[in-house]
Amino acid sequence: MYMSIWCHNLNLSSRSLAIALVACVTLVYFSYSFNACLFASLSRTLQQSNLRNLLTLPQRNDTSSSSSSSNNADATTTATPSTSNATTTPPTQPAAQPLPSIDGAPKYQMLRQQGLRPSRHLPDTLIIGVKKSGTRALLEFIRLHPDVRAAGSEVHFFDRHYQRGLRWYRHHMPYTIEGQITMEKTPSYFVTKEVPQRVYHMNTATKLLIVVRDPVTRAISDYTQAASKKSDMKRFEQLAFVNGSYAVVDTNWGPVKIGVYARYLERWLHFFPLSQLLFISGERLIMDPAYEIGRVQDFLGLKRVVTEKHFYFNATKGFPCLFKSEARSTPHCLGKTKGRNHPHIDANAIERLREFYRPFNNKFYQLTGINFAWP
Ligand SMILES: Nc1ncnc2c1ncn2[C@@H]1O[C@H](COP(=O)(O)OS(=O)(=O)O)[C@@H](OP(=O)(O)O)[C@H]1O
Repeated sequence: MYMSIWCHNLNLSSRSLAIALVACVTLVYFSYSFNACLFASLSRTLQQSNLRNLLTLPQRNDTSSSSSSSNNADATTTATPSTSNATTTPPTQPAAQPLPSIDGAPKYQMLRQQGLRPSRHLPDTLIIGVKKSGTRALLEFIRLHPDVRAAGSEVHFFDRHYQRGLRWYRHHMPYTIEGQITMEKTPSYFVTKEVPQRVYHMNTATKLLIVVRDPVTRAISDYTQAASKKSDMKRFEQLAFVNGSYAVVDTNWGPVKIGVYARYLERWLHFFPLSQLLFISGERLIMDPAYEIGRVQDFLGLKRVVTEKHFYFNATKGFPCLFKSEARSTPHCLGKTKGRNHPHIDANAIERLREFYRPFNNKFYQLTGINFAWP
């Protein structure tokens, strides 16, 4: 009898013990999960703020805001453009800090850890031209902005590689995180007939940046580049005119033809409203880069992060250069192929070309609503 009561009590107490044990384990489990969540969330917040600083390369004190981004998904990782050394030291400059690698694996590892999943997107913005007007300078300057990521080299998708498809194009774009603009520049897009329609089909909202320069100096620049690759090149004057006199301009010669901007612009305006195009003066980009970059940032809906503090004028090169960029943390200018010495061209030939371009320039001013005041 006593034995049975004892056994019964024992049963009861071991059941209570078991219940207590289960309750304890549950409590410990929930408390652990809660703390783990709290810790993860705190560490994510901390990492995100670190990341923002990491991406604000040129000026760590500046905060950046984002703007439009594309509704597509395509892109590549391309090499950053070559840059040459500055030939003179800038007057005053902020201390050069070593910069983190933008495309380096650790950064993307860090992004993924935060669940930010950087991905490649089709460009929201294209620099479509005009060749030899300062397109490289524009790209290098605007990509100082932490919310702009650009393909380093010209992708030539819409003119040469269109058959490869948008997937191919997307894989040539850089990785971006939410809020960053993807940009690409290929100057031949402006003059290639099929390109406006192709860009329109990719994204009707694509923003288009066009750098333009006095078509006569542009033609000489184009010629200078071609001559640098061909030692037996004829003189500019022989190529720009038909039959050796200055009477008839050779409008079939590429360097001359490209300068008839109005003709090409009309094709773009069949597909895009003027409000989606921004014209940048190549001359002013040299004289006052901060001003032009300010306009570009406004147009793209970006905070004005890139300012005069980023530039210095290199007297030896005769061009604005950068204190630091995405590619380099020390002062530097664009490469040797940018800002070449032009050959001497007969003044009469220049005058004749100016006369030739005048009506086309006027038409261009009329279409854009901007008087570039080319001579
Ligand atoms: N900051 C700075 N540094 C060097 N060069 C500068 C700069 N800003 C504008 N430019 C002018 O850019 C001209 C080259 O134009 P592009 O970059 O459009 O050339 S290309 O079409 O990509 O080959 C280049 O033409 P050239 O002077 O004939 O070499 C320059 O006049």
